Amino acid sequence: MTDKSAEHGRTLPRAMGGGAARQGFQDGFRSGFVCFAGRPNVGKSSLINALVGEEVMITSAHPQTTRRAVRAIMNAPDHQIVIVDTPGVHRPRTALSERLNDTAAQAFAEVDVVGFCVPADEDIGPGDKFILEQVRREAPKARIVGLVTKIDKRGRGRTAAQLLALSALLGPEHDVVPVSRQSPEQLSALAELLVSLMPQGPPWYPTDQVVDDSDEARVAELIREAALSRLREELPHSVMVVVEETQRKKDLWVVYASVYVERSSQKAIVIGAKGSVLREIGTVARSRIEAAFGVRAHLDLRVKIAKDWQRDPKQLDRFGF
Ligand SMILES: Nc1nc2c(ncn2[C@@H]2O[C@H](COP(=O)(O)OP(=O)(O)OP(=O)(O)O)[C@@H](O)[C@H]2O)c(=O)[nH]1
Repeated sequence: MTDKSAEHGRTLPRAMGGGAARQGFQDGFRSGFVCFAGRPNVGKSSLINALVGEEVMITSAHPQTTRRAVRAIMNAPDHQIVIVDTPGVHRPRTALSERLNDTAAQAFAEVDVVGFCVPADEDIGPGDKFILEQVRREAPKARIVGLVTKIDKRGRGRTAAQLLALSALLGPEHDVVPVSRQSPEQLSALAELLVSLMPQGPPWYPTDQVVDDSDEARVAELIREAALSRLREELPHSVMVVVEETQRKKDLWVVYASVYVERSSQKAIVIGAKGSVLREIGTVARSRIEAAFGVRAHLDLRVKIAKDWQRDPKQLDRFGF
């Protein structure tokens, strides 16, 4: 999927032919990599979607749903910022959590800036400090910027107190900014700050690309997002979606996908009485796929069992982790 660049010591996107296309850009162009770090559910994926202006990442009210290091790309005439969404730091309880931690560590190693996120509506605690130490260890060269997220959930006084607390945690040399995905002004202030911290250099990706992921992987994530919005408690973590095949029929895109769960009791829940839950998941997923790709879509969803897949290295290999 990627080429190694000895020149930059960085994993180059395949789309750029290993960097050969990084030529012919004007002086002063800035480009680089950003990662957002923080506890589960602080709003990292939502922030990326808001910055890029497209639903490139799935989001969910369930914590720890991000499983892939997807790169979202912000393009402008004078800059390109590649934002790497990471699975976050998991307690390594299963083979899956260990692999997700490896994915996050690889992503941190190559970024120029880390946006360290804490939500406005929760006190800073040991969990945040643990993640900050990890960021400092795994991204020693990156500049750390503090972000207080979801500030629409709290009043000004509380936001100001959280900004001060975050600044005290990071140290006075670090910028600290408030953001809400609902505030275009704050999002553009954050984007401006990120651009100012990017190194000068040509873009890493074609400047019309917004995400570095295959269509099949994005579709699988949109189906998983639809399933997460309908399922509760532990079940979301057991769900894995694989797109088996897609066919174009004139203006219709037919998608055959498997929804994997770990046990037969879970299969019954995902299907629901007379297939009602699976039908709902399919309806939501179809509308999201149609909105994301601008096509008409037909979904053929099958629920299958991959027994205890989160703990099984062979199945994790098969699912591409
Ligand atoms: N009110 C408010 N809610 C937000 C905001 N950003 C995110 N949320 C909500 O917070 C929840 C978590 O958002 P995500 O973007 O999935 O968080 P994440 O940090 O990527 O979560 P992980 O999957 O654990 O990595 C979702 O229910 C979002 O709708 C915001 O700016 N304001």
